Amino acid sequence: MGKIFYIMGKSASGKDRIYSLLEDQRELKLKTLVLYTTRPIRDGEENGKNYYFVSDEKLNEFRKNGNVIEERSYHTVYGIWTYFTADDGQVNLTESDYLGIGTLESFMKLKKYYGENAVCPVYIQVEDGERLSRALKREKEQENPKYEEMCRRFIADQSDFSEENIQSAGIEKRFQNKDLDICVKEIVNYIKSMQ
Ligand SMILES: Nc1ncnc2c1ncn2[C@@H]1O[C@H](COP(=O)(O)OP(=O)(O)OP(=O)(O)O)[C@@H](O)[C@H]1O
Repeated sequence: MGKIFYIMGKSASGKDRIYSLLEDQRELKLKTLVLYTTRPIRDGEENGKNYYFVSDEKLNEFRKNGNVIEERSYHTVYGIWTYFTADDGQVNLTESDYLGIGTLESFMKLKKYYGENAVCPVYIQVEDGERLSRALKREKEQENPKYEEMCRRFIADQSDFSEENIQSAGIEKRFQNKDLDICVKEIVNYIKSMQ
């Protein structure tokens, strides 16, 4: 039976970078579980790669058809942004393993939907000061930096990813993203050990 390797971590912990590097590891034969979001696309992002960028109308259509596995909405300084996982026929666990990104809450909902053993957590950790520096650097490189939103997420993450929440999600293993290459190597070894 296939597994969904599910990357989680606070903002700017390196989830997107790690996801791309794992996608490049052909020997793992991972297909991607692409999330949906109603947030605007950022510079350098590609529709259908990290997310499917959709309108609120499209989200409502998925809801109406009962195809939303999990969804979370954030009241950002730019309005409400919803991120969601849809059962749109992407996942076939009799055929493949998958790579996904999400939150602790979505991880728990996916476990409920696909089965406890089908979803394996890959929790990424970075020291807070370093993570904030990376977030600021990334934001500065954007055409329209959203500093207020960056700060809101940094603060929200402290409670969303509290030690209590990490433990109650059943996450035992953590991957430190200090050196990206070393971190990816450790995750590759973990995935291989679970396949
Ligand atoms: N080990 C590392 N050393 C230095 N910079 C890194 C490292 N890993 C990632 N970065 C950089 O840190 C920034 C944040 O990484 P990334 O966008 O992948 O994080 P994320 O967890 O997906 O963030 P978000 O949840 O906010 O979208 C990026 O600019 C990325 O290139």
